[in-house]
Amino acid sequence: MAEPVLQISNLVKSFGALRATDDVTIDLHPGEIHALIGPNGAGKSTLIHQICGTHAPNSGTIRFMGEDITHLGVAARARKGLGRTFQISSIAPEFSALRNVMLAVQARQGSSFRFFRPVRSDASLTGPAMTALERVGLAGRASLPVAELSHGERRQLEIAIALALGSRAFLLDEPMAGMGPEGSRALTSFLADLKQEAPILLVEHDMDAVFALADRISVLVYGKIIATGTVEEIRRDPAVRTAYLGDHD
Ligand SMILES: Nc1ncnc2c1ncn2[C@@H]1O[C@H](COP(=O)(O)OP(=O)(O)OP(=O)(O)O)[C@@H](O)[C@H]1O
Repeated sequence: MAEPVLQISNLVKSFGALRATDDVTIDLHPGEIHALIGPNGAGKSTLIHQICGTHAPNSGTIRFMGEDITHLGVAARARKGLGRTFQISSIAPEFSALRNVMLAVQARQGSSFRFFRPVRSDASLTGPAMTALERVGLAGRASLPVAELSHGERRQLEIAIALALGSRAFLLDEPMAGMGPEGSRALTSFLADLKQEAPILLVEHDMDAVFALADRISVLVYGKIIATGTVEEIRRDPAVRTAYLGDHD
C-alpha cells in the first residue's frame, strides 16, 4: 500500500484529569475518505485541533507527507498543504466569493513579490479562483458578497479556498451540519470526487453520508479508537454497535 499522507501515532491530549485523546493511532492514505465517528464528547474535535495545530498534544507524533509536523504551528502546516476547512471565520464576509478565493490563490503563489498589485484586477488570480469556484458549483455566485451566501454555499466556498490553497489533505469537521437534504446530497457527490485530488479525514454525524462516502471508518469513544475498518466491518463490529451504532441501521 502507498505511504500514508497523514500518520498519527500514539497521540495523547489531556485536559486536567480527562484524557480527551487517549493513545490514538490513525492514518490517511492517498485517494481515501477516512471517517472519524463517535458520540458527542468522544474527542473528535480535539483530535482535529491537534492535527491542524491549534492544540498541542501531550505526547505522540503527527507525520504529514513523511515529515514530523507535531511541533509546527497552524500556518506552517497550512503552507505544507494540511488545511482544516470550514473555519467560516477565516472568510472575509464583506468580500465577494471570488475575491476570497483569489486571496487563497495569491497566498499559494507566495504574495511577497506581488504585494502592491491590486488583487481584483489580476488575471493570474481570477483564472485559478474561478476554476476552483466552478469545481464546487459556485461560479454563478462568484460576485456576491459572502454575507449573501447561504450556509451551505459558504461551506462550498471553504472547499474552493482549500482547493485554491493547494491542500494535499482535507480535514473536514462536520461539513454536512446545517445543510438541507439537497445540499447534503450535492456535497456527498462532490466529496466523492474531491478525494481523488487529496484524501479526506471526515468528522461527520450524518451516518448516511458517512456510509455512502467512507472508504474506512474509525470509531472514537472516550478518546480511544475502538475500531477501524470498512463500512461493512464497522457495521458488523459488536463493540461499535454496543458503544455507538446500535440505532443507525
Ligand atoms: N479546551 C478544553 N478544555 C477542557 N476540556 C475540553 C476542552 N475541549 C474539549 N474538552 C473535553 O474533551 C472531551 C472531548 O471533546 P470534543 O469536543 O473533542 O468531542 P467531540 O467528539 O468533538 O464532540 P462533538 O461530537 O459533540 O463535537 C469532552 O469531554 C470535552 O468536554
